[in-house]
Amino acid sequence: MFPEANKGYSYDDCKATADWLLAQTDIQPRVGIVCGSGLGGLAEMLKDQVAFNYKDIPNFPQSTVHGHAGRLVFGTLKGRACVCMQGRFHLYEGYAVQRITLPIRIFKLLGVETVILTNAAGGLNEDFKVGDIMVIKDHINLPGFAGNNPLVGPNDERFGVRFPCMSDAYDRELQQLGMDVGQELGYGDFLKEGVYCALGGPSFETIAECRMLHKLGADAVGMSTVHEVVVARHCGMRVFALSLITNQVVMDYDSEEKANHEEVLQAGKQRGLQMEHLVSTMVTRIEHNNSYI
Ligand SMILES: O=P(O)(O)O[C@@H]1C[C@H](O)[C@@H](CO)O1
Ligand code: HPA
Repeated sequence: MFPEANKGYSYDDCKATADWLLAQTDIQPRVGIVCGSGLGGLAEMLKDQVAFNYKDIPNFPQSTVHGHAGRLVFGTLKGRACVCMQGRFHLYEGYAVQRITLPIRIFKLLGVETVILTNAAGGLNEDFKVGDIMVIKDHINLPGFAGNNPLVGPNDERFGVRFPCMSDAYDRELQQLGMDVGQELGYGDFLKEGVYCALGGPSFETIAECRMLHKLGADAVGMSTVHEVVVARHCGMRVFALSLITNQVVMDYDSEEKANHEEVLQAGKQRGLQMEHLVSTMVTRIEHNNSYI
């Protein structure tokens, strides 16, 4: 009935990978981090690192995009046990959506309770500038509208229910914590909140598409994150996510601007340290048992 869905990514496959990883490290992560394009520097902040190249991990896909190193790094961030994906997978790399999100289920089986995701995104909100950091409060899953949802296929109740709720996808307390920490760090001038819309990519959006997404209520557009969030919420992990606004999308036919991946990576270099500082400070404030300090 669902010929491809879940093929090779069953509960037992995920468990085998998680057990393989746990057998090689003493670190039992409670926080899992996924780094967006050009934002993988965060993984370098981890102390007592045990790192695996994706090519060496059973069942793992390979990173194919510049700016995604392709390493899974275990370590501690200011004393807190974490696991960090230095590079994620995208639909446009040709992977099935279930495969893109496999690491999120592995996070769950490693014992992760909170997932923090970052991404690079184009700004649709006219009040946003390049270099703004947006705390994601909600998303629009456009590939999901067309049936490309990672939960398509047989549902394994060991992960979660058949019809998970998504109206609370982004943990409200973590959003508030993110805004508070950002203010404390002096980021108030470039800290925003908003709705992220994911498309399949890899082509950047046309002017008409950007205008449409803006009218639909999206503040930023990208090519990732929402699939990971759906899977993380399905299996009961809390989610916090940040977009770095790396470019302002083109909404005007007179504009000479052209979106490109180099400017995305360049913006990551310019704001990367502050993103890392925000995430690492958040990690120190998140307690293990679904509470905060
Ligand atoms: O992994 P993220 O969502 O940060 O990557 C964004 C979207 C595309 O992969 C790429 C476009 O420059 O950056
Ligand atoms: O403008 C964009 N569109 C889609 N994805 C992106 N990732 C960075 N910038 C963009």
